[in-house]
Amino acid sequence: MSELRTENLTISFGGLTATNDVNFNIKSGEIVGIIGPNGAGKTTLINLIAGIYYPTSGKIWLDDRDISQIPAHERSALGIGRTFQLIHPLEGLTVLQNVMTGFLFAQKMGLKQAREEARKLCKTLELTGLDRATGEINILETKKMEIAKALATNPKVMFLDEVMAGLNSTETLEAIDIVKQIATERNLAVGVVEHVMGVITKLTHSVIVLDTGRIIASGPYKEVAQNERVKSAYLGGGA
Ligand SMILES: Nc1ncnc2c1ncn2[C@@H]1O[C@H](COP(=O)(O)OP(=O)(O)OP(=O)(O)O)[C@@H](O)[C@H]1O
Repeated sequence: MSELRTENLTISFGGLTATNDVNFNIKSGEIVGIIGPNGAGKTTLINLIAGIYYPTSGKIWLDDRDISQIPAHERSALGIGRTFQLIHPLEGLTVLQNVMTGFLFAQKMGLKQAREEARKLCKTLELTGLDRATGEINILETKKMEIAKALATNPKVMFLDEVMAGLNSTETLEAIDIVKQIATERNLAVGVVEHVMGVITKLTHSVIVLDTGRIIASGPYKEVAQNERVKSAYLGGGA
């Protein structure tokens, strides 16, 4: 059982406070949506937790350990995994080799074991044709590869940053099933940034709503969607 918790988490870029006093948590087996209009601070929150940025103030706890000041690669080794909003496959490598990177670098496996584990993981995601270059695979396969790369780091907590973007409705349903299955099987804590509210409804147990860096509402999506402050944040944000 693991828990990721932020405590008054804040970051300012010059005069702009992109994450402002954010308190939230995700526990093993939970899928929490992180929603809000464009520029609300969703990706910044993930970047803070993953260690791409260090907070201006506040803390990030993984269980009873304060991870706020440790570098990204150490957070990854402790169990913080994530996908990226802008997909960046390692070009020149095959699909299999891309997935192997997590096993090699985060889990420090040897080549042979990393290859075997990567094959097994891709099989569970129904990702085939692993010797193809990343430029030859379709968008659903690309998304599966990105999820596999994150899983290959053996996370306790995994953040998915708009992984459904660009998928058609059938592919989206498949991706939702995959994420739910993984979260259950691995007892993962999952944070999901997503603009499509149909995905949020089907996938998450609860959400936090960010607006200009602050949490303005939290709870099950159906309740939060009725909140007047949330409605006006979306209208004001143009989303
Ligand atoms: N490295 C940075 N330097 C300066 N400003 C930044 C930096 N990273 C993010 N910001 C600003 O912080 C705010 C929040 O950005 P962020 O990307 O977290 O929003 P978001 O909710 O993920 O938006 P979107 O839904 O459009 O992806 C924006 O105003 C953005 O310009």
